[in-house]
Amino acid sequence: MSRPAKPPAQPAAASHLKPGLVVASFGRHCLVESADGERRICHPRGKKSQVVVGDRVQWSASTDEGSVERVDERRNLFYRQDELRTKSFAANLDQILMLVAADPEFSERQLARALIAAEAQNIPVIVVLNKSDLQPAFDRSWARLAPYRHMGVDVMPLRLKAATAASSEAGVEDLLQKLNGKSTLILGPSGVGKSTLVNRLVPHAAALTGEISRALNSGKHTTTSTTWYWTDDSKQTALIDSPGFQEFGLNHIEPMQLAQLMPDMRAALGNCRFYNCTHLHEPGCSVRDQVAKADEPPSDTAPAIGANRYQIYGELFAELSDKRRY
Ligand SMILES: Nc1nc2c(ncn2[C@@H]2O[C@H](COP(=O)(O)OP(=O)(O)OP(=O)(O)O)[C@@H](O)[C@H]2O)c(=O)[nH]1
Ligand SMILES: [Zn+2]
Repeated sequence: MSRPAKPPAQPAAASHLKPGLVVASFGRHCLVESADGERRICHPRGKKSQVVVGDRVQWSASTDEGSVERVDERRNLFYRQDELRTKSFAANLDQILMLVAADPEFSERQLARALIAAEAQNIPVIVVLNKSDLQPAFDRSWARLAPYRHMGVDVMPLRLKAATAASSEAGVEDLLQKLNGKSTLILGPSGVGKSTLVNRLVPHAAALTGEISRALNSGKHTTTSTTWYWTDDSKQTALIDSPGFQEFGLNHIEPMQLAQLMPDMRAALGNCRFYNCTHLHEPGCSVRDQVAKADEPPSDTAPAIGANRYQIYGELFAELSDKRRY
């Protein structure tokens, strides 16, 4: 997979097009896997056709490299958007695995943002809380996730490493069942065990990453690219590992759309006095009636909308409204 100078692009006849899957991308080039498993570096043709991992593409060969001629229609595209740019994670996902841990303590704001972006694309999310060996941090984090269990999010405990020699991994089998036959994007802040998980489920992941780095010839930078891994030889189950991120921008979401994208808020919609209720200050608001008092701790039997969740809604609403003023 060496990279000789790129030959001038030749438009290819449709008969030369071959289907492929984008399994890694970096900058303007990507790695495309064909049905027979062969992988080759491809360059997108034209400026507009930005490809992302998970894209099904039609490509044509040119010497030992190729060019992506067409991107098939996407089932979904998971992305975030801040003031400056839109950053795509991956396309055509069956689900997202949001990995958090007992330690470092997770940010509920980041979690809520990722869930909203996923909801906007209709992609189910599994929240996995790792490091169940760390007590009392684990129980505390598990309790903080109560509002999410309550609103129907799948929340699973996990232990990838044992703190003591006496305990062993736990929850891996249950997780494997959820992943089986699906394409799952793994998201998570730094330090939660993302690489431990990928290496546990894809034993040859490290070698593959090295191979991809060499192929894309971008040295150290390729560690920040997104990679598609098959966990099985029959290529039915895939994990997509993505680089960490600082902020999850939701600038692509309209503020008036927010409540619809938060299942606990959504369940309370429909009975507000004003049809264009923002649920922030209006009288006769059916959402505000359902908001827990700030001093109530989250629990599995708490009122429909937790105080933290409502606060996150209010902050996001203000943030997204602000963006639209200029
Ligand atoms: N106690 C405990 N530690 C764990 C568990 N799983 C992973 N770790 C440890 O957590 C630390 C972070 O794990 P990584 O897999 O490197 O985390 P990461 O999410 O890839 O983090 P970055 O490399 O910063 O992106 C490592 O020291 C792991 O050994 C667990 O279940 N329990
Ligand atoms: Zn309302």
